[in-house]
Amino acid sequence: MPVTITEIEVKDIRFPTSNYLHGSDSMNPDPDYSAAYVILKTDHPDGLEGHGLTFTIGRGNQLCVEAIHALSYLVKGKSLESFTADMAGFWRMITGDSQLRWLGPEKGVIHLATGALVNAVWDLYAKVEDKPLWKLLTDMSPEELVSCIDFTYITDVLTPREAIEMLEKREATKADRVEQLLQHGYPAYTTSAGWLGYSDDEIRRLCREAVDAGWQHLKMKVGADIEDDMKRAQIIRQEIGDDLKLMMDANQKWEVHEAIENMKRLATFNPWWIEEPTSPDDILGHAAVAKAIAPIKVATGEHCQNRVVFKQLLQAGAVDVCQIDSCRVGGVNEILAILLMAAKFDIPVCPHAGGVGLCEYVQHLSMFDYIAISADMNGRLIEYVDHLHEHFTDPVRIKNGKYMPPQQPGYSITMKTDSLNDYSFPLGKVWKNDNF
Ligand SMILES: C[C@H](O)[C@@H](O)[C@@H](O)[C@H](O)C(=O)O
Ligand SMILES: [Mg+2]
Repeated sequence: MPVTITEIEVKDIRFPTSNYLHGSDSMNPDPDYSAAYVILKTDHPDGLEGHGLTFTIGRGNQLCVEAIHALSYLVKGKSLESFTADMAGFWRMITGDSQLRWLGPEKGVIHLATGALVNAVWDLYAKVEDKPLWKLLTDMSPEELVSCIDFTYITDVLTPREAIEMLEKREATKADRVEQLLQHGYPAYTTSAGWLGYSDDEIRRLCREAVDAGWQHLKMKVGADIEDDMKRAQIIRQEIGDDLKLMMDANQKWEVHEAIENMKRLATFNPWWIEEPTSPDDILGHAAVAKAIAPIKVATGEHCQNRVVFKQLLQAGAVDVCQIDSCRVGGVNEILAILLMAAKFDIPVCPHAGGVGLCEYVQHLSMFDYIAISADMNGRLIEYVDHLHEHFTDPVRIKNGKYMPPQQPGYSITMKTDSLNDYSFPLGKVWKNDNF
């Protein structure tokens, strides 16, 4: 029986994380972790729903909600099977509406909204197949996977044939890697100790807790004031010692020359990577930074607009660590293209997850990457932030600093009904009496 998407609900969900400065960085001093949240209601006999969200940080959430409303006519009343029979066609249909495409193409608010909707369709697909998303992808043949990808504008670096060959190479050993993951999980790093708004004492306490909890890799925020960055890096190194890996994230704050000069100073603290040293659109700027500060790596991607920009970052040698974001690009289909391109350039993928729901999402992507594409966990980590997991029905499970594979069907992004009600903006109980 085909499953028809009968109704689409869109919700503006916001968490007042800025009250505690969780998530704060040099560019975003007061983020309220937010989700433009979509529910695809269906006529499935078990009442299955597809859930998806796109992550934003407060006031902009309203625009994403409106953009999801605008796109929803492309999905409403259609059957899931009509999409899954031709996933690349589905993607082109969603991103190709000529009037909405004008807002992008494939970037900004309209693409963030696309991510929520496309991910909700994948969540529904996985729930109907009764598999977690990583397993749904793992069980697809190379041809099936490649048929999900829109290769428009990337065939100069990756053709469908090449993609099939890459996937075929991994087929025979996939089951071993599934076993490995089920037993040991996927390595992670924590950002939770390093938010910019935290006091020195709080940083010390959180670093100690992170070390005690067994974390081997920590990320700190930099970029507001270099003297302050030097001081905090020193505090962190004092607490975590010399052996643990320390990553730094400038959240786009610097000019290219500043990034180079500042990283020459911060090099004293042996950073493993510098993330978003400058504008996310400045491909050649990133390449210049990467060249000047090697062997410190350059990481970027959380604000990278689409597969075309990822392609150029890779072509230009501008990125040593590829940070896919499950919402910034338009959902699973485009992520598959980026994972394959990164593998072709032998660049490790360490997804961005500093936000609400991103950890829940990206664990599926990294696990699939390991099983079917990269077959390698060296130098690859999933970001972890210790906030808001309690709002999800199937939250991430971390054991010994590693993500354990999700077991429930879907994309792990379904939020609890109470949370959806309480954090609805502006009338949910958490916001109702606020003078925002
Ligand atoms: C506003 C957010 O917390 C960002 O600071 C966060 O996504 C960050 O860039 C990260 O890498 O996790
Ligand atoms: Mg970042």
